[in-house]
Amino acid sequence: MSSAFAIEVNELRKTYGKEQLVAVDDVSFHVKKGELFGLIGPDGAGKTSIFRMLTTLLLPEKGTAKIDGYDVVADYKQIRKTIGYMPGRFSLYPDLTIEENLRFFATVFGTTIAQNYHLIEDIYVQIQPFKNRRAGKLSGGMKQKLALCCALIHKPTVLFLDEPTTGVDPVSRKEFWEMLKRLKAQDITILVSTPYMDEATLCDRIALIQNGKILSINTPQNMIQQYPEQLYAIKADQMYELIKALRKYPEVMDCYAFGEYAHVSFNGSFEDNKLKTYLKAEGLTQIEIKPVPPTIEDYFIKLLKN
Ligand SMILES: Nc1ncnc2c1ncn2[C@@H]1O[C@H](COP(=O)(O)OP(=O)(O)OP(=O)(O)O)[C@@H](O)[C@H]1O
Repeated sequence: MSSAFAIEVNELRKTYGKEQLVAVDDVSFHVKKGELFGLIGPDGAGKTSIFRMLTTLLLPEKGTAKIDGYDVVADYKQIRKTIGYMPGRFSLYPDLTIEENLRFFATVFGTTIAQNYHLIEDIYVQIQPFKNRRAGKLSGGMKQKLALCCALIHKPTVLFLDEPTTGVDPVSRKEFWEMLKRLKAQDITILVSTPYMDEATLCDRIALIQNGKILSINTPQNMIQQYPEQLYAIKADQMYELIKALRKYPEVMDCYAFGEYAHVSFNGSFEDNKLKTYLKAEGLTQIEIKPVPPTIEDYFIKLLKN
């Protein structure tokens, strides 16, 4: 079925249990063919529930979703043949070796490793030296590479990656995103979720999600540009006391801890020297104030506050 979009989600809703906890709250978004689209949000935001509905493993309560023009409810059999899904939690068979896992996934989809090897080659060569090791005995980064190979071996048109880098070391995370870029170049549409805000900038477009609701959809660059105020990073010898003091300062609009700095925005203009004098009077030393560009995380915090 031909459609301009690889993924079309319209007012999708899911509640759980007697309490009717709303996990996915009328979510809508569209992903273009060949796009690398990110669902960015903290734990419990509803990302996994959305993935499970889009991969036909969970029935939506309301709304519709289509993958490559196929409906996730009516055409689930067709969708299962053409998508790749890497769930957040371990999806491999721990007692099978690397090679056995891969062969198993290829066989289930009626293909062979050789047929689509070109798709996984970059990733597979990194774990091939351990091909006889059981999956249960692999490191986090190796498991994640094998899971990606298994999700790719039948050449899916759309790839769903639910928190693929959670619990993975920074070097493997970087490598993983480089692999995603290469897959995108092969015209595979990718929906990826992550709680790591720094990974958001690596997507073509992102949806920021919290409590089952999408707060904003845009390119990461546009989100950063839309940040309305000049942001400052402020540091002193004691972080907790610094934040307390800043929050009392009349011109401070927003103030929160951000790594080793406090990120601060002001109502109108502010005087650097006046603020330093005030902070010193509050007992703080080693004060540093500098303007900084906002990040996606700053934008997200701003949306949550509004
Ligand atoms: N089977 C279930 N029964 C009851 N509540 C559930 C179930 N699955 C998810 N939830 C709840 O729905 C909300 C959304 O969960 P979901 O797993 O979709 O979010 P998430 O963004 O993927 O977070 P995480 O990374 O923690 O899995 C959470 O409050 C969660 O506790």
